[in-house]
Amino acid sequence: MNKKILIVEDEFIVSNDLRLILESAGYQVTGIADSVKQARTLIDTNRPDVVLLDIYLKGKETGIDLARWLSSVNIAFVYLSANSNQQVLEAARATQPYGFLVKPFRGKDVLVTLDIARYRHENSLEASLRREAQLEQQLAGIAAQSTDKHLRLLRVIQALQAHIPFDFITTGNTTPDALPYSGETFLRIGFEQYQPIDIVALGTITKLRQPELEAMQRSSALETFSAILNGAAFTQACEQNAMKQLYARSFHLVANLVIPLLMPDGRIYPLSFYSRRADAYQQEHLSLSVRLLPMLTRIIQSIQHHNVSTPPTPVATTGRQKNFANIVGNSHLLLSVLDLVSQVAPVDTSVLVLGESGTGKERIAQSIHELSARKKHPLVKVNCAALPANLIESELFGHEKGAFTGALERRIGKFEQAEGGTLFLDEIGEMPVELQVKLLRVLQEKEIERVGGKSTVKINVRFIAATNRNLEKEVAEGRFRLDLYYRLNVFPIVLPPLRERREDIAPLAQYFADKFAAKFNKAAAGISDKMMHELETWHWPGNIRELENVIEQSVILSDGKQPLQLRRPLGAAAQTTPTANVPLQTLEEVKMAQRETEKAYILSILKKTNGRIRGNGGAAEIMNLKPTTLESRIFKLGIRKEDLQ
Ligand SMILES: Nc1ncnc2c1ncn2[C@@H]1O[C@H](COP(=O)(O)OP(=O)(O)OP(=O)(O)O)[C@@H](O)[C@H]1O
Repeated sequence: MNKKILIVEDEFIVSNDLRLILESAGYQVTGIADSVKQARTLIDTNRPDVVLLDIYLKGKETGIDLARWLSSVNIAFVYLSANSNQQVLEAARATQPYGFLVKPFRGKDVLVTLDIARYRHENSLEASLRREAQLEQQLAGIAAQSTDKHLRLLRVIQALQAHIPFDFITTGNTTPDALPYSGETFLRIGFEQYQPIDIVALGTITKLRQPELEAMQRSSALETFSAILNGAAFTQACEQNAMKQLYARSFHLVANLVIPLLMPDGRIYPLSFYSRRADAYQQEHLSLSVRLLPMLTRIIQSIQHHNVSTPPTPVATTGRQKNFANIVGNSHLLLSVLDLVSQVAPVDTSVLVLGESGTGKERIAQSIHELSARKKHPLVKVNCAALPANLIESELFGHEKGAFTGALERRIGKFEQAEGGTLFLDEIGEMPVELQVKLLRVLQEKEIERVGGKSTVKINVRFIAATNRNLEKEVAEGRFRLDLYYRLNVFPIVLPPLRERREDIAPLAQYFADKFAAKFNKAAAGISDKMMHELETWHWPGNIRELENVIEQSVILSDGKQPLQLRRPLGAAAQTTPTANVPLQTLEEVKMAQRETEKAYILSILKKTNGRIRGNGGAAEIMNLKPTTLESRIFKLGIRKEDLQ
């Protein structure tokens, strides 16, 4: 094996113990340092593959300081710590370590953690190299095209999006005497949808006249230096550049990455990426663009020399995303998630989808599968929370005939059912600890043993896991294995809650309204302004699932002629309907479900008003119905006084 390890630890007993463990397992220990300074000197003379790193060291600098530097030079590191509280885990997590060992540790823990660290490092390196090679290929393809120059520029921008995230981009000028910022500018409005923002559109959005905008352009310097501008640096840059400030204010931008291209005729052609995320741009983005500079310069030059050009046309968006047929929404937070999905889908690594309940984790897992080369093979789902602990093992691994009482036949488990495809492990945080060890082995060795079986079976499966739990907290409290966490966490995707992406509420509500109108055979009459306002201001603790249920109830209770009204105060009770989980087969079943839902809804309001229908605060007023209409419904549904008890 001969992998090189550096130990950075100020307690001699611990470091010596580690050295013995590592050397007897065939690792080469390149040195032991007790301070950051000494560690850097040792790394300069003999670059290790992995650094084992204590957090508290001799000298002023801590292990966390060294970790930041190690990340920038792409060396994998694993923390050694005596403290496993959540605060330490969080501070350490920010530096994106490749593993974490909690003292006191056993020799076996050290070796497994190192193994995982190497795997994760190689995977991330390999994956990013593969992604970069793909991007270069894509750019070369665009350079060879002979289509319209605006279209080609747009394609270059689209190709860059997955690697350098942005919500808004300004590109340089195409004529020698043009003003700074008078090149082509685009606002991202969907997954692969961009709205060109020319001076006329900018005038409409900012309510400024053309001469005013031109004066601002003239006073704003050309961007000649590459820069990462996040947080305070961005604010400062905006104060010195009127156009930057105008863009920031008009499009809610908070970070900027500037890449000036030096064209062969000596002119500067800046690419300026803007984001609504505060810490969007990092050194890795700048490094990538530096590597791409020659290629980008060549493409831009070829685009400029190509004369065929038609002005870009605005694109309309419905909130439905190209490539993501089932995903609705165009908030910048959702778009960033989709960027990650499109990056990771073709690469065969495990993915961990995190997010509150109902945020769409399963949808994301489906998209990853559908955009991968495994799409023709099955996507098998296992809900780890829904299975009793004693069944989950045979459900996953399958069993041989006679493996236990009742095992009358051999049974193929989910791992084998997913052969060639993807296994989606939902609610992974609920998996019993004993089974977590077995899952880890499957992830590492890609083979399983059926319950009661004597031999192993090779499997070819991609894993996607999801949870709404804070796995780091679960690890700290001993309910989730640290080694499994690191193995799964190779590529985390975090889904933001609906309350943080309010722009998605309207398109989602509209989508569900149309979907349920079709399901219940009603005309789609839209959503009333009042209801939409309430939907947009609610905090959605149950996220998209809660929104879906609210709309389903409203559609069931609507007459299909008037726009939808909110028929129940938001959050009044669990927003579930009898139809939520059961597929309805016949018209009769639909009618019955409607009746039951309506009855439950009216009862819940009547209980609140103590049975009062009329007058201020009465049930009719709350439900926005005429009292006589409500009375006749109560009669038809057979609601009695006793039902209110
Ligand atoms: N972007 C979206 N566009 C349209 N529908 C969506 C979107 N996201 C989620 N949904 C729908 O919302 C509901 C909840 O989504 P999903 O089951 O994927 O959430 P989840 O995060 O996996 O929930 P849980 O943690 O409870 O398992 C589903 O009916 C899903 O189809």
